[in-house]
Amino acid sequence: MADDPSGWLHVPAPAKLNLFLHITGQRDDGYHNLQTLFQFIDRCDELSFRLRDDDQLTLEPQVDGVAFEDNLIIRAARALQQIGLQQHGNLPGADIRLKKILPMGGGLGGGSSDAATTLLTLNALWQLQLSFNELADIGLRLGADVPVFVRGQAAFAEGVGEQLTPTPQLDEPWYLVVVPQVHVNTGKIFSNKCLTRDTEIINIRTALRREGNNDCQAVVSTLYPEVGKALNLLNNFSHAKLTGTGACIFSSFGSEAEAIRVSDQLPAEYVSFVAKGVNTSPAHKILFRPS
Ligand SMILES: C[C@@](CO)(OP(=O)(O)O)[C@H](O)COP(=O)(O)OP(=O)(O)OC[C@H]1O[C@@H](n2ccc(N)nc2=O)[C@H](O)[C@@H]1O
Ligand SMILES: Nc1ncnc2c1ncn2[C@@H]1O[C@H](COP(=O)(O)OP(=O)(O)O)[C@@H](O)[C@H]1O
Repeated sequence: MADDPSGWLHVPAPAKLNLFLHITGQRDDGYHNLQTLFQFIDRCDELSFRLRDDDQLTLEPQVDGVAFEDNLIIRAARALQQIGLQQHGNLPGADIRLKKILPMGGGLGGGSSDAATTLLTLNALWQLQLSFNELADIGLRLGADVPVFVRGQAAFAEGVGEQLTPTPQLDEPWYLVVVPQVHVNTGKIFSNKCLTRDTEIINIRTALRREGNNDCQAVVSTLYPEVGKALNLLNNFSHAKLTGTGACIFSSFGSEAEAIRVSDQLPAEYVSFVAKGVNTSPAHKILFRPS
C-alpha cells in the first residue's frame, strides 16, 4: 500500500467513462434499466487515510457545496463503521484528506469513486475483511455507480448498473475528455419526456463488438447547449460521445500524442484533459498489488 512515514495511506479514486449507455426500460419505482460499458481512466481524485486515537471521522478539505454528512466519503465511512462496530464492538476513527481533481456532476463518477475508495481502504485499515460482494452491496445503497468502482474491473453493466460482467479484453486507448462548464442534473435528464427508454437489449458479445450510443446525449444537448456545442466541436476531429448523463464528453485515440494534438487545437475556453483508459482501477492497483 502507498503508505508514508507519517502514517497516511494514499489511495486514488479514478474516474470512469460510459463507453456507451443504453436505456432499455423503466422500473416500477421510476428508476431506469440500463446497459452500459464502464472503463476507468487514470485521472483520479487523491484520498489519504490515517487511523485516529478516538472514534471520530474527519474530512479535509470539505467539498464546496456538499455538507460534511452528505459527502459520499463520510456516508461510506459511516456505513462501514456501523458494520465494524457490530463486528468488533469498537473501532478507531479516521482522518481523511481529499484532493478533488475530478469535476463534480460531470458523468465521471468522482463522488461514487471516492465512496468506493473509502470502503476499500477502511475495510483494510479496520481489518473488517468484508468481501467485494459485501462492499458492493453497501456501495449500491450510496449510488448506482459505486459497485463498479468497488470491484475495480472494467465491466458491462445491467440493471441500474449493479449487475456487472468484467470486460478485461477492452482496448485501453487514450482519451481526450472535454469538460463543459455546466452541471447536469441527472434526475432532470431521466425524467425528460423526450428521453428514449426502449433501446433493444443486447448481449455482452454484441456490446463488445459494436459501438453503442449514449441515449441521454440528445436530451442533454438540448437542455444544456454548451454540451451540444462541445460535441459538435470535438466531432470535427474524432467521434465524440457523452459519458453518463454528462456534462463531460470524450473521444478515443491510439496514442497520447494524438489526443494532445487535438486538445491543443481546441479553443482556449474549453477545459479538457487527456487520460489513459485502464481496465483495472488504479485504487485496486495500490491496495491489492502483490507485496
Ligand atoms: C446514469 C449514470 C451512468 O453512470 O450516470 P452518471 O451519474 O454517471 O452521470 C448513473 O448510473 C446514475 O446513477 P446515480 O449516480 O445513482 O444516479 P443519481 O444521481 O442518484 O440519480 C438521480 C435521479 O435520476 C434518476 N435515475 C438515476 C439512475 C437510473 N438508473 N434511473 C433513474 O431514473 C432517479 O430519479 C434518481 O433519483
Ligand atoms: N466526494 C464527493 N465528490 C463529488 N461529489 C460528491 C461527493 N460527495 C457527494 N457528492 C455529490 O454527488 C454529486 C454527483 O457527483 P459526481 O459523482 O462527481 O458526478 P456524476 O454522478 O455526474 O459522475 C455531486 O454534485 C455532489 O453533490
